[in-house]
Amino acid sequence: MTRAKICGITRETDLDAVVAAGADAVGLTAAVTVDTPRETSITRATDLAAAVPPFVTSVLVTMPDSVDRAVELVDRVEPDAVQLHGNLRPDAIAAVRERAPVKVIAAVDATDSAVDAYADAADALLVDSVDEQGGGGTGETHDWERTADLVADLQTPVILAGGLTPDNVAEAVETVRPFAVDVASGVEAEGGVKDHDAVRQFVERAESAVVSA
Ligand SMILES: O=C(O)c1ccccc1N[C@@H]1O[C@H](COP(=O)(O)O)[C@@H](O)[C@H]1O
Repeated sequence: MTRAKICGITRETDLDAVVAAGADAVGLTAAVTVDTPRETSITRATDLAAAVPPFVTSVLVTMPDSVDRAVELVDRVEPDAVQLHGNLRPDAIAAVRERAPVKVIAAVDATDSAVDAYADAADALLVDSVDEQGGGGTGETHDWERTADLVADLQTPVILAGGLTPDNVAEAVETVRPFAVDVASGVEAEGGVKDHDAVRQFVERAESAVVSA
């Protein structure tokens, strides 16, 4: 079964809906260097992370400019995992993994040539369609066949992100066969506010998509 993460939660009511829908992970976006309606304050991300129930993974999605800052953010928010976007190189990702008491997800653009190094450095690789500043949440899909090759080649779990919606997630899972899928803008009623029906459909279709042997 393919796991589902719903990213960019800013409100308790959306957190409750995401948990009720059966999502495996919840993304809280804080301290990012791009302008996004899904960003929350560090305090709010901390409160939301504390409200995530057992057996659901809270993920801090952030864009630190150094290893120290990444570790500081993890210490403050206390998530179960941290998803790092931006300019940290693979050796910095490895250093965060060593120092922070959480699983580390490296977010990379689908066309990044250093993808193998990131996969070695992190606990999981999130393959996204990132913007020029390294941010996600673009609502753009990428070449799924290329990401399918990565999934086949790498030992590290691959999370597929970028432009996923309830309408395309089953096809995405069938094509790429990722460990998990991740969505932010594709299940929103408006920027930063989740559409609860879309969340339910996304999780159900991701988890029930058929992955042939
Ligand atoms: O959601 C954002 O705005 C964001 C900002 C900065 C870094 C990461 C961000 N989101 C991540 O990007 C993926 C894909 O987003 P989308 O589904 O294409 O809108 C999302 O799942 C988040 O992990």
